[in-house]
Amino acid sequence: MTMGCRCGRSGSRLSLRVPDRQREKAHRPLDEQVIGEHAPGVHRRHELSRRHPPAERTAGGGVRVIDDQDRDADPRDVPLYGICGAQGLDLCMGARHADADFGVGHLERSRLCGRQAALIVEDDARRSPEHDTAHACVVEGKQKGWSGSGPFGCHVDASGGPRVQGCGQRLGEREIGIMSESMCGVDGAQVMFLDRGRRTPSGVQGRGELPPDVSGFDQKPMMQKNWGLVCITRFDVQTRRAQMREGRRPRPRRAGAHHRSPLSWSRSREAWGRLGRISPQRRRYALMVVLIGFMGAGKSTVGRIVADLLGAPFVDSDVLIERREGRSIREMFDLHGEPYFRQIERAVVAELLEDRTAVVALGGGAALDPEIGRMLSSHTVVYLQVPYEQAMERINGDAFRPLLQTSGVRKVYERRLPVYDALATMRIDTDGRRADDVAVEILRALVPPPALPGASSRLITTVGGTYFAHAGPRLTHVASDLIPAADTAEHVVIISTASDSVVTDAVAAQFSDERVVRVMMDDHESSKTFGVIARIAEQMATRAVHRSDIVVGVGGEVICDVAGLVASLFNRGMPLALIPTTLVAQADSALGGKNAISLPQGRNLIGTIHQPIAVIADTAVAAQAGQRGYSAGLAEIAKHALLGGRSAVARVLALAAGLRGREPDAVYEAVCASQEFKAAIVCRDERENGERAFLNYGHTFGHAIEWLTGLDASEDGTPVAVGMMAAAHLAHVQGRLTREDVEVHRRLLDALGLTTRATVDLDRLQGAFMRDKKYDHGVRLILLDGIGQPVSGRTATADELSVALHALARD
Ligand SMILES: Nc1ncnc2c1ncn2[C@@H]1O[C@H](COP(=O)(O)OP(=O)(O)O)[C@@H](O)[C@H]1O
Ligand SMILES: O=C(O)C1=C[C@@H](OP(=O)(O)O)[C@@H](O)[C@H](O)C1
Ligand SMILES: [Mg+2]
Repeated sequence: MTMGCRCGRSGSRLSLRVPDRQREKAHRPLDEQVIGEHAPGVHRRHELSRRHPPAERTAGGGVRVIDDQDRDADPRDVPLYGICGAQGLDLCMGARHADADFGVGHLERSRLCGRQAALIVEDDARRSPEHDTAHACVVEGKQKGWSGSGPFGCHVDASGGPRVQGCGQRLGEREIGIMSESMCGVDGAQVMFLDRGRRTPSGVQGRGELPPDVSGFDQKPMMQKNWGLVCITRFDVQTRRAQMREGRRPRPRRAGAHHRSPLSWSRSREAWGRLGRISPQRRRYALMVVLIGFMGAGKSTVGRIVADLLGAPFVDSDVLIERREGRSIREMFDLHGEPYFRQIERAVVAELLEDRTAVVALGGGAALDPEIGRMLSSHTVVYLQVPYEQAMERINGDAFRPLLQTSGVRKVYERRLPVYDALATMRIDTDGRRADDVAVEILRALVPPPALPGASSRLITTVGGTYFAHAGPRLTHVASDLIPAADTAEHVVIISTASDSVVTDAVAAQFSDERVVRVMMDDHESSKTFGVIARIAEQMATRAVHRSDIVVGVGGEVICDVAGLVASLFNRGMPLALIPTTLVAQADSALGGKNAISLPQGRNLIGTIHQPIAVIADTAVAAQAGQRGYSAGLAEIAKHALLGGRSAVARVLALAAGLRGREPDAVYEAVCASQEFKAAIVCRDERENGERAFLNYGHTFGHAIEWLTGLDASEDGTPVAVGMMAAAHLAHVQGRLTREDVEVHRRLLDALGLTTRATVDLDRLQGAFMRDKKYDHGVRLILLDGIGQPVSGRTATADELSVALHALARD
């Protein structure tokens, strides 16, 4: 009988038996196999874009919906929506500017809209998947009203997208804003109203844990006066500060209100302390980072991103001053003159610089005050350098920066530079750089990786959290040191499997017995079920596991998947640390926050993206003889190299003999290279709206082959290796790849001992393709236009596939 797929190892053809169960599945009629529905998130986005088509809104009163049209992606996968009204405003930016493409992409696009107001809704589960929150922001351009000193993130609840859209409609053509009482149920939220005459928030603010009550506000008149925005900030500085003063660790923020930085409070304190400028008394509580520099250096913008990445509060001294005074800085200058403003500034900043954990952006002139200068000596002071011309370009015409209205601004600039320089503990050149790039550099300096002999760490800065991925031999034995806040968690839930008992025991031994909740499961695809999730969750509930406890997954891809999903669901989300024990999990799957369980109809259909607080890859464990997931790991290492480019391929080729022999050094090098490559992509595109999809290279073919053969791609590298070869042949057929580059694939995979040939039946392959998550009126493939040049969403005709499969079987 003809089998769906016949695979051969390294050229020598070897027939694989298809297990009966799998053969049965492969032979089932297509309509039984196909899953008709989109994932919920996709569906919702689809609905949003259908409800608000661009043309309709434009015709209906000067409001435009902008979406990501210039991306390659399917519009249904576009998570962002901008609504531009005809209010004469001109700048919008992502609420999550930590997400670089988002912020800057929309910044550009909003400029295209001309002088219009903008509202961006991010249909988003980035920060708190369990709430499926949306973020929105409105930032006005520099010529009018609010300066572009950074977006004001709003938290909206699960129905945030549509609701915000609704508000937009209600506001009509002349007003902008978001008004929704439902936004106010956020823990420690502040609600601020912005009016168009001011650049800063004014109005009510929430107090501590109490949801602010906005019902007393007559929203309508404000709207008529063009009051614009309800903004909920994520931090309650007062509350946290008070707690710290009392020597208490601030209560962890509620999941869903905003993300909790996996770097954790205590760990960043240590790291910040290492910078050496914080006096011993202050070091106990104060973790203050102060940004200084000239106007337009990006203090407000970058400071907010740094705070976000650290999970620390952010305070902009100008905002605080304006809030206290109830008027804009411009008004203070106009009515009372600069000396009056400086006096207020000194008092407010001096108070601000007292003990607290915060990232603080000072106004450009504040650091010049001698008293403030003295206070700065006990903090980490980051000087953002900017060339004069660039600063002027960034803030050109901002009516709310009064100094710009005066002459001799360049002289002021020149006079101030030496003062900034003298106060700085860290100097960052912002010339020509993106704000998020600057922020990440600051973060890297603030939170240096731990010193781990023979090991290394990569800082991952995703929207869902900032954390280290560590790799190195024997890291298992120092796991508790590498898991932030492990010392303070009441329970450590270790989810593991029998075959990794040695590693699990080594991890568990680092915590006292009464804190450890051990959960065992099979590290096998068949364990990725709701039943297993329920069983683990019940065990955790029985032991009264709380949100501030930690889930630790110790095992291969399946364990990491299940532990990740449990951690993202239990208590609506709790900290997760992953200790991957297999090569495939270390080099690939444990990084990036994806988790999933499967349904009988298809693999990984139920899952979330929940970033861990640490990934600890003990490469000696993955390299052990007999340890599972090894060839699957080699396939992913090869994939990263082919996506990365020729030098990455050369590096893996150089390691290939060592990798085949499971030499610890080679495994370590390869895991580091893979983590490095994947981390960079995940940081730029956490939710797979763009380039993260490239990481599926070879997987669409691979999953189909897996389905047809019954092989398990989390154990065996064959499906993905053959999948990449198939993709390479297809790319050659389509004129994307040269024959030589197809040979690069084969040489690399051969060198790693992976399979490069297979006989695959076209009809069955196409049937299996329909199960792919990216399927959309036809299979959507990641192909290469050259080594290191991936493209996504490519289709293939039956003829092209047929020729490619022929080559896959023969060449
Ligand atoms: N690195 C950067 N590159 C380009 N524009 C930036 C950068 N940093 C900030 N900006 C923009 O420059 C303007 C001024 O930034 P802001 O953060 O208010 O500076 P500051 O607080 O130092 O005066 C804003 O419109 C902001 O979006
Ligand atoms: O340089 C200055 O003297 C000022 C800078 C402004 O802050 P930014 O530096 O954030 O623009 C603000 O404090 C005020 O307009 C005065
Ligand atoms: Mg500022």
